[in-house]
Amino acid sequence: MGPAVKFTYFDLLGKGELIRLLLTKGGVDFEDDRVSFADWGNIKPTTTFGQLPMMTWDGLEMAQSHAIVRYVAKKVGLAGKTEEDFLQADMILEHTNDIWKDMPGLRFAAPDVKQAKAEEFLKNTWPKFLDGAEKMLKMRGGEWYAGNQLTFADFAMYMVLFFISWPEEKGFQDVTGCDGRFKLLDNYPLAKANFIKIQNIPEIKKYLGSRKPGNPPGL
Ligand SMILES: N[C@@H](CCC(=O)N[C@@H](CS)C(=O)NCC(=O)O)C(=O)O
Repeated sequence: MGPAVKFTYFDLLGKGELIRLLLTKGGVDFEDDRVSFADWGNIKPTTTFGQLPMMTWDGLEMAQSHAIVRYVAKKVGLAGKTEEDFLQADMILEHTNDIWKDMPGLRFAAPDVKQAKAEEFLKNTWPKFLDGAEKMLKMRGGEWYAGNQLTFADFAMYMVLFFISWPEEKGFQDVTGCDGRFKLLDNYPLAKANFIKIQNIPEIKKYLGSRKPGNPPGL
């Protein structure tokens, strides 16, 4: 019997989907508990820090998405083999954290400032982020972000690239002249190949094909 795991988040991808992906790849049979915004007011005071996601793993209650990411990764063998592998993966997780701070602001920018924001993002934020990621891949053998193997770092990068290339991101794509998901990655062949590889992991492919889209979808 596997562990009893309940993962609680809103009906969104957001800060929860990386954890759902790790649980899925790890073969953990978890309860995917989705809290509605209508119920949130009652649930909030019962949570550790007044926020979601939260998870219980065999009765152990935990909060803070990155702490949960690291815990799950260690539990399911996606944290590398050594402390150094883990460090490399953790560097990437924190690298993604930096860009998460900018992405929602771009995606939900008011129409009159969206184009300027997107241009600024594309000129500065995006290359800085992707240059760093591509460099890490190159340094680590070209295939994986950490420890020469699949780790939580690859999934963390996958979520950023998924979010930024979500097809509804029209303002963003108009500015780039992009009509497809991968144009943003054309100067980053290793990052692009890694993204495709994650998508094609059999358990992940199956999950992506049938997962709840989130409400609103893609968020
Ligand atoms: N540092 C926390 C931030 C969690 C967070 O911002 N949660 C948001 C949803 S993504 C939330 O619970 N918002 C509702 C609220 O604050 O009342 C983490 O990474 O878990």
